[in-house]
Amino acid sequence: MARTLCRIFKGCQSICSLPLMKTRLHPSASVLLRTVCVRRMLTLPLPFSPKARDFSLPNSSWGAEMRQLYEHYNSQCEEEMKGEEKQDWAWKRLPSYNRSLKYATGGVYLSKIIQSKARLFTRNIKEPGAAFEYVLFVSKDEQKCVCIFQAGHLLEGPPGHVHGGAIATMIDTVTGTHASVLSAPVMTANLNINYRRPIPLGSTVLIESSLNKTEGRKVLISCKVTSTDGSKLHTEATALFVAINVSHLLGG
Ligand SMILES: CCCCC/C=C\C/C=C\C/C=C\C/C=C\CCCC(=O)SCCNC(=O)CCNC(=O)[C@H](O)C(C)(C)COP(=O)(O)OP(=O)(O)OC[C@H]1O[C@@H](n2cnc3c(N)ncnc32)[C@H](O)[C@@H]1OP(=O)(O)O
Repeated sequence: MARTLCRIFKGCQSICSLPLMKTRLHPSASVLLRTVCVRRMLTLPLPFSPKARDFSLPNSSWGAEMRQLYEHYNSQCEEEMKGEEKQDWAWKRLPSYNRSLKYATGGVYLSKIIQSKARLFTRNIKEPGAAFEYVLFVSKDEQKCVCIFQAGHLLEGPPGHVHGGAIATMIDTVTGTHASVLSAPVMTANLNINYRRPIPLGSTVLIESSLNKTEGRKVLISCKVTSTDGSKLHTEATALFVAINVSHLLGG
């Protein structure tokens, strides 16, 4: 089973990479190739809608603090090409979907056959603002990642405050995404958290992730959760991620 899935994954990758091929072909060969590709694609289940919801974009539940910080980082993101020159940028916003696998190369098919009902834990509550509202930005040199996080009322732990597991989830999400950007797909091997001050429900906090070092497949990251002005330290963490390949997830 795992081997078959790996073959399908590679097949999907080859289909997806075809439009990127730089080789020039004779027009008749090109038509033949397209026909073969379309036939191969038609044997696959219908693809998902290309118009996926990007959960990291502002919505009506975002408070003033969340919006202001979003504008602050977003204004430093890559700008449109102006004339021939690309404008300088300091941060890049990372889009966020409720089934990341779908948007990896070849993932549309894989996401149908592997747990098709699965959804990303932090993006599966329909009501905007009820649980995890967040957006991630990664720095130009990728040494840092920052997340603006607004904690909704469904994340209660101690009365009026955010559950420690929800905080751990967000730390894992931010540091894990950061490690993936730096390396390849990764899995969390170790997560070490110190909770210093409780986070009030409904508040907005900053989660900052910094690369400590990489060692072969290992990526070591440190992280802190603070109030938006940086004056209050809520949580500190360190994490170890190990780069994996798809066969690891398929039990190979
Ligand atoms: C592949 C396609 C995926 C496509 C995905 C597409 C897009 C993704 C994009 C965005 C994703 C969106 C959001 C991300 C959000 C959150 C991220 C969440 C991540 C998780 O929520 S993930 C779930 C919890 N996570 C697990 O479920 C892991 C269970 N576990 C394992 O799967 C294995 O355990 C593994 C893989 C960790 C390692 O296994 P392995 O066999 O590959 O490697 P090995 O054991 O040899 O370790 C290699 C070196 O790491 C050292 N090492 C290992 N573990 C250590 C530890 N605990 N402490 C200290 N050192 C450790 C060894 O000592 C050795 O070190 P050395 O090389 O120096 O000897």
